[in-house]
Amino acid sequence: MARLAANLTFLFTELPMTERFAAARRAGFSGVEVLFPYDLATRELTRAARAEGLEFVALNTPPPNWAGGPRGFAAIPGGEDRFRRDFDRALRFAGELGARHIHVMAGRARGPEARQSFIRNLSWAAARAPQASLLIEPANTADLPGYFLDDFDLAAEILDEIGAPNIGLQFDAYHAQRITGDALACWDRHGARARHVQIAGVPGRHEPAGGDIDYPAFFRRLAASGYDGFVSAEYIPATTTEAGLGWLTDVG
Ligand SMILES: O=C(O)[C@@H](O)C(=O)CO
Ligand SMILES: [Mg+2]
Repeated sequence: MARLAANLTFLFTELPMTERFAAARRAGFSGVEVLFPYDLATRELTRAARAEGLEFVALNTPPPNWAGGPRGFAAIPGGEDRFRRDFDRALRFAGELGARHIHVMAGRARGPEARQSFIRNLSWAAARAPQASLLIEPANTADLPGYFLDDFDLAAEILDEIGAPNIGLQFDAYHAQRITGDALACWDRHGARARHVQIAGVPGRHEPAGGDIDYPAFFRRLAASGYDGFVSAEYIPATTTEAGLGWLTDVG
């Protein structure tokens, strides 16, 4: 059974951030992630995670105003200085939080120059932080318009071209389904590169149950392929977080 993490940017938002940790623990999660913790006090977050025995699994490199805006700079030609400053900030936060992964966000860009910038920036980051685990995540452009990394085959090509041992795939089954139409087949093709998995229902990005993705089958597929990382619940609760937690029983 995969270890489950709660994305606290999406779940338990009925509560203040530091109280979401205890709620996640009560619900049965053993890890947490926060997309952009840059306007929060790492000491309080670390204390809350430790108090509940939760692993801090992942955070993202910052968007322009630390807590929101277009997603990332890694693929923006000419954005190298900003990318490097932001990456160092993410590295510092990840260190303070004890985060297992840093998701390096590509940003909105297109074309061969963007591809080269992404590869150059990721290569720099991989060498800058050889002990860190870095992730890239293909995302569907209906949710993230213009996002550079919108294709799993492109992500695989880029990972191969960089060839760094400390960069892998953040496999978000919701995006996989929206991009390819078949999240399970996409896992069969690309799951070997995954270091972190996220889940949500399609359509709607609500609870991972009863939609276009057969999640019990997806979890069986993860187990059969030997995936031993976290699976993070990154969905928008249809009503309240607590009311929607029944899916935990279906995949357990
Ligand atoms: O899938 C998503 O939206 C997130 O995992 C993310 O990192 C984009 O901010
Ligand atoms: Mg995701």
